[in-house]
Amino acid sequence: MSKDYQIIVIGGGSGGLTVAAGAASFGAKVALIERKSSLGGDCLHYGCMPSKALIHGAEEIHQVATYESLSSKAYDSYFSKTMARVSEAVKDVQHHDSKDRFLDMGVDIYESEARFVDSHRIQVGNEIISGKRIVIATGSSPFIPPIDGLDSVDFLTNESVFSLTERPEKLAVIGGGVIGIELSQALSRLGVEVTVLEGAPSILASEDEEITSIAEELLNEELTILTNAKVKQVEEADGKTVLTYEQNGNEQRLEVDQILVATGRKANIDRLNLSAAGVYVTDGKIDVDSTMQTSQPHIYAVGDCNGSMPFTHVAGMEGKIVVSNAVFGLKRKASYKKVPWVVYSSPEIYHLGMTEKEARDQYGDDLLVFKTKLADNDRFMAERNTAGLVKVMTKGNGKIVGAHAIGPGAGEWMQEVGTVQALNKKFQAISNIIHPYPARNNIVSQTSDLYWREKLFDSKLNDAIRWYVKKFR
Ligand SMILES: Cc1cc2nc3c(=O)[nH]c(=O)nc-3n(C[C@H](O)[C@H](O)[C@H](O)COP(=O)(O)OP(=O)(O)OC[C@H]3O[C@@H](n4cnc5c(N)ncnc54)[C@H](O)[C@@H]3O)c2cc1C
Ligand SMILES: NC(=O)c1ccc[n+]([C@@H]2O[C@H](COP(=O)([O-])OP(=O)(O)OC[C@H]3O[C@@H](n4cnc5c(N)ncnc54)[C@H](O)[C@@H]3O)[C@@H](O)[C@H]2O)c1
Repeated sequence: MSKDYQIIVIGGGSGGLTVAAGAASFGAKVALIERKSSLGGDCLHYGCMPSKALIHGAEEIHQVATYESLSSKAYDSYFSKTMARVSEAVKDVQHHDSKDRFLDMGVDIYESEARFVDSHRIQVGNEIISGKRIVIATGSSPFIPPIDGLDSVDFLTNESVFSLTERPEKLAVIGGGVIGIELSQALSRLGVEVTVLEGAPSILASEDEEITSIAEELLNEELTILTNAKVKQVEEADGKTVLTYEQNGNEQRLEVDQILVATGRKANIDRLNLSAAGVYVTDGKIDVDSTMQTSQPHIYAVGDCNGSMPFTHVAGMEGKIVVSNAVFGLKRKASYKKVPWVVYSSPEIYHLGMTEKEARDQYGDDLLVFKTKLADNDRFMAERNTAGLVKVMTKGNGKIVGAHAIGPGAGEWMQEVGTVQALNKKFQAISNIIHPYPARNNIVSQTSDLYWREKLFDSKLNDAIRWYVKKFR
């Protein structure tokens, strides 16, 4: 006899845990299926947490190295110590996602790979359980490109790189997207000689072009970045790994100790037997509508497996929507227009909404672009961190359509723009808020002041004001 649940959640990562906790807190009978022995998913074990712990540790060593040059012996020692701290950080955060916490909430946990038997029943080990509603939250895994010889070498991915205990001297990173760039810079700061091979004309292709070009210039001081570089072949020779790549029509070779592959993600759906459940898939991702429903109205999909936006905060947002829709029968819809993200490079990159190119295509002459260089802000001048930019784009009336920045801590201080946008306020509202001097977010109000300058001082209204002041004051 099968056990019946109101909600079955497949996958115990960021999206799945949000749904399981939310549904259980409202009294639903919930089963959570996770194939790994611990909960938390990619974000906790191979993603956000270890990468941010690594970036922080590497930043500390980088600070030391700006004052005194470090020997390779010192780098070896710092590398091992930093990696040990990374695994301790993951263990600490694991308490938040412990099985006991979910058992205490009344959730039944199955440690097994889930496989659909039909649209309501799921095989978990030797058991079959059934759900009135089912939520798929199985995440994604590294996509491995078909490069000749790659499968014959022991390459790293985000699933193995955090287990390194010894410093590789030379590392090739294939892919200059968010994962490739964050990890390359952190590892290089720990004494690894890193070469990034990016197949496209630039790294971080989703970012605003002006921001990317500043990032590329700054990162090139610490790493070697090769763009338009197509890796053709990988082979082992004399204990080293040799990559053959083509760049601008020339074939070149690069000898390294190890390779890290960071060339995008693929949804974890292969083993779910989705066809038995009648759940449709397009381009390897589960089809969902804006209420997160799949082609089967009682089955939902959240997080990386639906291919919307692969971020933890998006998996969480989608999870909350599913709690409302699956538990309460509402029809809440997801909107991605106001979702910011941060690339945790040094300096950080903040991204909200459209890039300038996208905004120009959409709004043409109605688009206003306000920019402040970090070199024009007292705090960044004082810190001698002047290579960076804030760029906010609005419609003529001040409605924010895009905001981007590159600068130390930009992920924190730029969110002020995201908050104002989310509250449906206009960009110029920031200008009226007093910012403590010289907090870094002064650069945001400084940029907002430009709106008034544009409206008042570069317009016919300015002539009228000047006439009034001359005549009557
Ligand atoms: C290196 C790296 C750094 C990142 N940094 C950030 C960051 O700073 N900020 C950010 O917002 N995002 C970041 N991300 C992205 C973030 O990790 C993902 O977007 C997020 O984990 C997606 O959550 P999810 O619930 O969809 O999937 P996951 O968290 O991966 O959870 C899916 C779970 O489902 C389980 N599962 C899969 N198939 C089955 C099955 N058939 N049966 C049972 N269980 C199954 C898996 O074992 C896993 O535990 C990063 C990713 C990487 C790789
Ligand atoms: N800070 C964050 O929030 C954060 C951090 C890490 C990851 N993530 C999420 O994880 C997702 C995946 O990251 P990612 O970096 O793997 O993917 P990505 O899509 O951002 O970048 C992959 C890069 O690899 C390049 N590439 C693909 N095949 C190649 C090949 N054969 N040779 C050379 N280059 C090749 C692509 O052109 C692209 O630039 C991101 O989109 C992001 O949403 C978020």
